Amino acid sequence: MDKDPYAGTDADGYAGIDTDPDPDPDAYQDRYQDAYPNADTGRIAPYRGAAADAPILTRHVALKEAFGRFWPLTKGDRRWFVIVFLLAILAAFAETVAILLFAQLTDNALQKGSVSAFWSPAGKWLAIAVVGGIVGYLGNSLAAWTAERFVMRLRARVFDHLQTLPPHFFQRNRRGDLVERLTGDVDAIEQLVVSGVVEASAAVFGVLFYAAAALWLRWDLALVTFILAPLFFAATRAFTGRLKAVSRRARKADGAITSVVEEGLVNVVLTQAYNRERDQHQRLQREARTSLRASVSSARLNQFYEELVELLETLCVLTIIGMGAWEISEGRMTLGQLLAFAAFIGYLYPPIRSLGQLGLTAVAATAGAERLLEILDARPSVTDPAASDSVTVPAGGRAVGEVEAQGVTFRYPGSKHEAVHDLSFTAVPGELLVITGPSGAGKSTLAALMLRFYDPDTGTIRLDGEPLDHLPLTHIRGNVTLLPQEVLVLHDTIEENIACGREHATHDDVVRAAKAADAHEFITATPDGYDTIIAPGTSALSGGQLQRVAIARAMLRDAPVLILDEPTTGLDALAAQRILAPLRRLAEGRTTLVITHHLDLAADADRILVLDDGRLVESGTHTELLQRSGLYTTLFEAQPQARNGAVQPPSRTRPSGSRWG
Ligand SMILES: Nc1ncnc2c1ncn2[C@@H]1O[C@H](COP(=O)(O)OP(=O)(O)OP(=O)(O)O)[C@@H](O)[C@H]1O
Repeated sequence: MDKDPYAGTDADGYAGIDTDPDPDPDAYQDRYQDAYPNADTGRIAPYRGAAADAPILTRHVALKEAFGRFWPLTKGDRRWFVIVFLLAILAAFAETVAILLFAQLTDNALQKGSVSAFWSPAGKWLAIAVVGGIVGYLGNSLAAWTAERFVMRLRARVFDHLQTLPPHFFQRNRRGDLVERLTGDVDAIEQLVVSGVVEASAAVFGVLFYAAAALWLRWDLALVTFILAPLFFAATRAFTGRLKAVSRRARKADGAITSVVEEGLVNVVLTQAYNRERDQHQRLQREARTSLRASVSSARLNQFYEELVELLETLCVLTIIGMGAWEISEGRMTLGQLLAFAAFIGYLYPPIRSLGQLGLTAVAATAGAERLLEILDARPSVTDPAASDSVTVPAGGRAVGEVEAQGVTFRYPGSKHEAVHDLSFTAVPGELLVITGPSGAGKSTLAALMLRFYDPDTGTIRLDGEPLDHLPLTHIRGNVTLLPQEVLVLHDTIEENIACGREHATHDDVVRAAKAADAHEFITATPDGYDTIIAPGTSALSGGQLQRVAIARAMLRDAPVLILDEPTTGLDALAAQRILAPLRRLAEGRTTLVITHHLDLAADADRILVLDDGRLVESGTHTELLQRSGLYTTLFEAQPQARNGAVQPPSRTRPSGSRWG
């Protein structure tokens, strides 16, 4: 069973965040079947990470579970909670003493008209007010600090987990919605776990003190008013369910808005080019209307609750005044006592009210908790091997680069169709394999398997003779470099975009790599040279230039195994020719797999593997395959001549001393 890498981790208060809440394999299978009603689940082993590949499933989470799952993140800060509690007790105590002093002032100074009786209680009251102010300030500052630390930790926790999830997860879940979960929902949980606990404890202490003081003043009157207290809780209960439903809708709508905005920004060029501004506007309006309806419903429910509670309060105060008037007329109570009693009861309501309100906040927060747990419960499709299976490799150790695939079969989770079927091949350092085949043949899937984004269903892929699932993921990914179809661009300088290939790369390393990738010339021609900022989607560089930046990055990375996924896709024939020389330099001495439709490098290949419908149908050199007149010949002849290797790049493009030179 795959284990979450953080499960059981003690550091930073991660311990106890249970990422394995659903240990019953049948329950898991049910959830999976819900997501993929047509899938042949008989073949899907529980806990193999399929959950990460399913669309996010909505699971209703009870308040207790939500609290229990996130409370462990407060570890390390709980001593501050205790201090906040103590300060809350002190604040409630100061308030109680102040009210008693007020009663004393009313009876001794006001009713008797005695100025001399004023000074002593007034001085004490002032001192208590100063202490109360300091205590309140310290308590609230400390509470805010602990709350923000919790938010920081929770966000990091969810973000770290997101980064372990497979590419599939991000295809199925909208990025904007995930962003919203990392921001809005994280804040909502903070309201439940930290602010909620702090406010609840302050309210509980308030209730205890004021109730005790009211009982001490007149226990019989106090009991009568307490009888009315359950009305507040009844009112809260009546609203809980409805508010939760509305909050869930609001959180979802916020996620949808962020998604539309995020997608709009990413695709802004396409939007303008296709005059789709109006459509984008309407998409946003649609989501905004849903959000508006949910927010207004939520505000209306909250307001209705507020008004109802105020009515209940008025009922209680009138009851006290009525009874107090009778008591005074009978001579059993002084005016000061009545005022103090009314004040205690008056002070009692806000904390009772805030407890009720907190109940609603907590319920609303569970909607956020549901959305975050949906991410945390998605399992990575692969994890590091268990210690017993793991092969010991030195940290940062360099592999030789021998690759072997043996009988590899793989089907994407939820798909009935095998993307790769019984595939076997080997490749050794210095060898160049071209993997080609029609669209959908399984070429990119092979790249994903080589990097262990997924594990094969059957068969094994080995690096230097060791099965990938026995090697640490960092070792695999440190030794297998992928140049994906789409160049990965960070919103940063060109220098940083190259330097991210290796830790601690110096400027000289970057320049050397850029020169080897034939990129130095155009980089220095840009206005800010290596400091020119490039951004995903709107880069100032052409496709071919970006490809050369990616090659420079890979040069710097210097991994023994190189996978080039359609390195010339999207480039015209001339631009493609321009990157062949740096690609050859990059491939030199490494185990290189070039996945491609375009057979620009075909004549260079030591071997060509031809895939069709996930199966290896032909294998051999360019010349051998052409003699067979099979699928390869068909694919080759379908290419424009400039791209099919028939027009060989002039030998000057080959580096001297190269195997291909
Ligand atoms: N994320 C996915 N989920 C389910 N099926 C997928 C997924 N990605 C690819 N497939 C399926 O797996 C098969 C192989 O896809 P793959 O992307 O590996 O093909 P390819 O040979 O690289 O295609 P192309 O040349 O068009 O890039 C296809 O049938 C495809 O529909």
